[in-house]
Amino acid sequence: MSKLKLHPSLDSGIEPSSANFSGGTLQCLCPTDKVEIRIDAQTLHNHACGCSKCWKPTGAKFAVVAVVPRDKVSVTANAEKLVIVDESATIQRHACKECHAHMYGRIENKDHAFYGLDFVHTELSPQKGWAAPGFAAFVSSIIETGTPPEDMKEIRGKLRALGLEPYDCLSPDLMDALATQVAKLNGVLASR
Ligand SMILES: N[C@@H](CCC(=O)N[C@@H](CS)C(=O)NCC(=O)O)C(=O)O
Ligand SMILES: [Zn+2]
Ligand SMILES: [Zn+2]
Repeated sequence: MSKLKLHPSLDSGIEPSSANFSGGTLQCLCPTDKVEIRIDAQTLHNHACGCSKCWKPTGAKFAVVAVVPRDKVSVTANAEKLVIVDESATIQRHACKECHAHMYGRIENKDHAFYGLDFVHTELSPQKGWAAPGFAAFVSSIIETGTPPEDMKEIRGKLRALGLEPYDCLSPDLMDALATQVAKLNGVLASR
């Protein structure tokens, strides 16, 4: 049996989504005075992300990150502990400055295809029933943070065995959405 760990919520079997699930809370990892976020909706497009910018729990090779409309996200406790990890990034990741967990990521550029959607890690929630991950993105990027390239075949095999098709950027649907937005901004595709 391989000892390769992907992420705690993948390694022990993926929890299924619950029908009619309508949201819950996220809590940071601090033992006290936790930052708390309320999400008033089910999440969408949950996926594993291997990029170096998304927050991964200790020892994990991948992040697991979903989106939810930004108007469904509110900070309900200890907001003063939140800091933006990288102000210059497209996704402004708001993290707890003490435990470093990313609580929500927000796109402020109104021209971006994903404007209006916040990025969240539902493993930080005590509730069960959030959208299950459906694919793996930025898989080759885990090499950038130290995964030996020779492990990639096994890692892609593990992801496929979990039903998570591995992509080296986003899934085709999401890449099409990004490109469609660029085509509209360039004027080569009519805005609908
Ligand atoms: N290979 C790069 C990829 C980074 C990347 O492009 N991440 C994607 C997926 S989260 C993205 O949309 N980033 C925008 C951002 O981080 O603001 C890395 O690992 O750092
Ligand atoms: Zn914290
Ligand atoms: Zn990422």
